[in-house]
Amino acid sequence: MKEPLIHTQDLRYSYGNQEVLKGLNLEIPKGSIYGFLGPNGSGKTTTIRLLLGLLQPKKGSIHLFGQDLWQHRLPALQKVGALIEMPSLYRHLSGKDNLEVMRRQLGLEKSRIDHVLQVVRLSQEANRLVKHYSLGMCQRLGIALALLSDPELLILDEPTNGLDPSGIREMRELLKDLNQEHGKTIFLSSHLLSEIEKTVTHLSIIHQGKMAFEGAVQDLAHVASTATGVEVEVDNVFLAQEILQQNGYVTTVKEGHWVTIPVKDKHEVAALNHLLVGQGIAVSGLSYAQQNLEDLFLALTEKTPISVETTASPTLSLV
Ligand SMILES: Nc1ncnc2c1ncn2[C@@H]1O[C@H](COP(=O)(O)OP(=O)(O)OP(=O)(O)O)[C@@H](O)[C@H]1O
Repeated sequence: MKEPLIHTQDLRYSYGNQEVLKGLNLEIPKGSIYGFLGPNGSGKTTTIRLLLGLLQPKKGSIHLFGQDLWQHRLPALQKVGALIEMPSLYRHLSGKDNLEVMRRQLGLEKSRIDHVLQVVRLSQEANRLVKHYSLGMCQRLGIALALLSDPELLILDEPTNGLDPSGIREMRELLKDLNQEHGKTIFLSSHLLSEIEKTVTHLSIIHQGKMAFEGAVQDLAHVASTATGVEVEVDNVFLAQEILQQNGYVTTVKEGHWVTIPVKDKHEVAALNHLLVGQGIAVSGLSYAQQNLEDLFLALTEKTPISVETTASPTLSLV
């Protein structure tokens, strides 16, 4: 794997006696849209503040672009654009003037303003006062401000928070565009899987300061399916159940000729198929039972016991 753009090892942070992060290991691949998910209060904003050098870790390390953040803070952070929750905007100024203030502070070329307005699709609204902007437009202006210096990496804290469904859709399209057309690696946090599952390529789930899952989106989908087991269509349900139960499997008859069996991994699927066929049962259908990703997310973050084991990658630990 290429050097990740963000790499943390055993990252820990406490506010007083309250330990909020308990050893986070994050790897954000270059070119990804990486979703950092967790319920309210799980430590997402604290992690983002640490990644931006706004807080200093009590223990562990943070590498940005392959370099230790605290030893190379300035050069590392020059390649990062960030938006933490609500952007700080001058509401009595237009969107364009807000960008102009920042452009002068950073000493950038004037042409950057029209460019970023176009990227976030605010060119038409550039001269309107920000106090007349919708929440979605304010968020997009916040991203435009983060993009002014043309950073390689964008770190966004809950960019869809409070947006209505059309605002969420616009944000989703903007993030994909920034990633695919403009080459930005994006790290974004959210407490709602449903808001970002269609956008991200990778994700991790943080729960009580620890990582509950890290991997590609399809890995979570795979975990979601193996979490509930396989459904097998057989010619003789009663005999199939008897054979499976005698061999230690827990079975449920779903409907018609389908039996559901919890499984650990794909090897177990092959083994139970072999077992049934070997005992003369005709297996005419076999598929993973679908669990919705949102249910799995809740199971991972609400301590609902589901027993899943995966192979080496992705990382999944159920608490
Ligand atoms: N400045 C602070 N002083 C003391 N405790 C804090 C401070 N900031 C956050 N916390 C506590 O640390 C924990 C994690 O907070 P954090 O804001 O990082 O979580 P979060 O996942 O971003 O939550 P949310 O989705 O609600 O923004 C919470 O229990 C919170 O109350």
